[in-house]
Amino acid sequence: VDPAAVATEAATNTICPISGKPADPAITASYEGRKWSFAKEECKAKWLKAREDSLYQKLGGKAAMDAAIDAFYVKVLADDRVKHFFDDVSMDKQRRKQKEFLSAAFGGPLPWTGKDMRKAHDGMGLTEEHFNAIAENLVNTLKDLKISQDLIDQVVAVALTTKDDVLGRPKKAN
Ligand code: HEM
Repeated sequence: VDPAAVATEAATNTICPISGKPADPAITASYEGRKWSFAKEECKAKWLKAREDSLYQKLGGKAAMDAAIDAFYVKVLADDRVKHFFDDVSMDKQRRKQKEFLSAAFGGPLPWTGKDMRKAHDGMGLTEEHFNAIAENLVNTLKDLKISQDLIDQVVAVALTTKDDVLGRPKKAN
């Protein structure tokens, strides 16, 4: 993603995130404290529709993601099956990265700019049991937060798309 197509907290984007053309500073939408600019009204409408349809927004957007991932790592760090993986990890950074990754994966407006999931978990010796433990903690977090089973199923479906990469399994041929 071209950084010029991403609104920051300080400034609006100069490239339209829908068309890739120069953004018109008169065609804007505010979303979670950032001002987004678009090339055309129809781009803005498309972008807003994508926000509305996103799992990210259905879960409650940034505030809900922040709360959920904080609660998720409380569970992970209390779980003997997986907590040792985080012994030498800066949890402030990890929480921030996971918020960014999952927000993007659920259709939030900001792109993920960190490592791909294969590289990020390379050499850790992760197994299916570890993956399932992490997924279970995520599901239980969402249950605690009274998220509907329908949305939890959608979250699990997204999490499963990362499984082969996280576990370092051979890439599937297309
Ligand atoms: C749904 C599955 C998972 C997702 C979406 C996920 C996501 C992420 C992300 C976004 C990062 C940061 C990558 C970066 O630095 O750019 C990361 C790192 C990491 N993940 Fe995962 N992860 C998953 C499963 C697991 C599992 C199963 C474990 C272990 C039980 C695990 C342990 C770790 C550790 C230890 C790091 C590295 C922290 C560091 O050294 O900085 N992850 N993960």
